[in-house]
Amino acid sequence: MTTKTKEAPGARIVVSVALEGRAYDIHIGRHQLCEAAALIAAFAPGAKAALVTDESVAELHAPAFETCLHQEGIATTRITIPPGEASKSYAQFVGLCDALLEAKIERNDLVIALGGGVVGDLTGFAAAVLRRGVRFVQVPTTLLSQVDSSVGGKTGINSSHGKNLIGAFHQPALVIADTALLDTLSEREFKAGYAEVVKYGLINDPDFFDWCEANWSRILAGGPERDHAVAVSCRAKAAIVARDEREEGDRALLNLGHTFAHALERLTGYDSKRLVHGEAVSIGLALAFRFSQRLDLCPGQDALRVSRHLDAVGLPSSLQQVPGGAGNAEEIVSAMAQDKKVKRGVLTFILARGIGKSFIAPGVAADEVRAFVEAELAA
Ligand SMILES: NC(=O)c1ccc[n+]([C@@H]2O[C@H](COP(=O)([O-])OP(=O)(O)OC[C@H]3O[C@@H](n4cnc5c(N)ncnc54)[C@H](O)[C@@H]3O)[C@@H](O)[C@H]2O)c1
Ligand SMILES: O=C(O)C(=O)C[C@@H](O)[C@H](O)[C@H](O)COP(=O)(O)O
Ligand SMILES: [Zn+2]
Repeated sequence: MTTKTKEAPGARIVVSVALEGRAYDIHIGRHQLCEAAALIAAFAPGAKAALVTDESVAELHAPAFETCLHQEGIATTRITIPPGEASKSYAQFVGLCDALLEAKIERNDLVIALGGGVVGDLTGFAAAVLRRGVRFVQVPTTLLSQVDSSVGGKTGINSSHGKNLIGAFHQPALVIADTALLDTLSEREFKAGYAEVVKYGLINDPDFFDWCEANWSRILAGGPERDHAVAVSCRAKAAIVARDEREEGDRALLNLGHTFAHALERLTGYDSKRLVHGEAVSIGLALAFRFSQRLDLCPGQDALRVSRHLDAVGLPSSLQQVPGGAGNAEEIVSAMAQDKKVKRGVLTFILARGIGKSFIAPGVAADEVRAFVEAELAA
């Protein structure tokens, strides 16, 4: 059981993603940027690198990392994008590809994403298509990106039609999760990332959910529990990705809460000031459990326990908490029509028979969802 795995305090934890021919390691620990640079130099001798980051992370963390890379003989070109979800756009994608070409990044060179999930998803997508594929390294700097987006190779951008609709699977060659970088993260962004941590417990690890309930404040405070939470999350994601890289089956479980979340992100215009991905996921998790309860699949006490935990952490758990409003039921259900799990026009949801008992439910009628959303909006 994942929660029983013990790590030596302060030691670096290595989690492997076992993909044949493209296996890679996730290194988790504090203050390891210079070790990371040495690892990069070892697997890409003689390569130069483009370091893609956003304006906020550039100011806080890029210079120290660049110094480490230069000490290892890796020449770098820094490329900076504006922070926030709006940067997962066609315009930023084109600008990034041009900047990578301007930097003459060749097939044997490296693209390094230093930032949160926005930087990682955009950079990974550019790396997937540049010269038909260059190697990229993820150096995630938010809790969300350390526990989720830097692992598994989903890359892409948003469209006015929906979230992450343009993208590619492109696995990183290495992931460096330096948990000391999280010390500068805002409380709002930290809590948003925590929603994806809790998700792993809700999918298939009830012991981990129990542990999260007991330890969430220590995770936020930055004790050894933080590294443990990152490690458990990465192990859980790595295991699912290794058995279903392209989401032909089980990987869809990682989408728990996301059918609602992505609709809300689209309806709030991908405006990070209103709603960030992790907050949308938090609402989506609570809704997925209440929807499961309404369908007589999940005990009410489990659905209540999920919402209560999110509330205790200070995360949103209802449509009423979407700043500026979530839209009406029709708008919310219409926004779901472009979900990537839709088959022959019919919705697939990730539902739950209880905490840690999530499952893939194809063939969910839009009318059922609409009636549920109407009830939620009226509550
Ligand atoms: N590819 C995947 O598998 C996957 C998984 C989950 C989420 N995602 C995507 O990830 C994105 C969300 O990622 P996110 O939550 O990391 O958001 P983000 O990348 O927008 O980062 C959040 C904010 O924190 C700032 N920031 C980043 N690191 C910091 C640090 N160390 N100190 C201070 N500030 C810092 C950023 O500048 C930004 O303003 C969404 O687009 C979502 O769709 C992808
Ligand atoms: O890695 C996955 O698979 C996930 O579903 C993880 C999610 O947390 C993440 O938000 C992902 O980007 C959603 O994928 P999508 O295919 O629904 O866009
Ligand atoms: Zn997500």
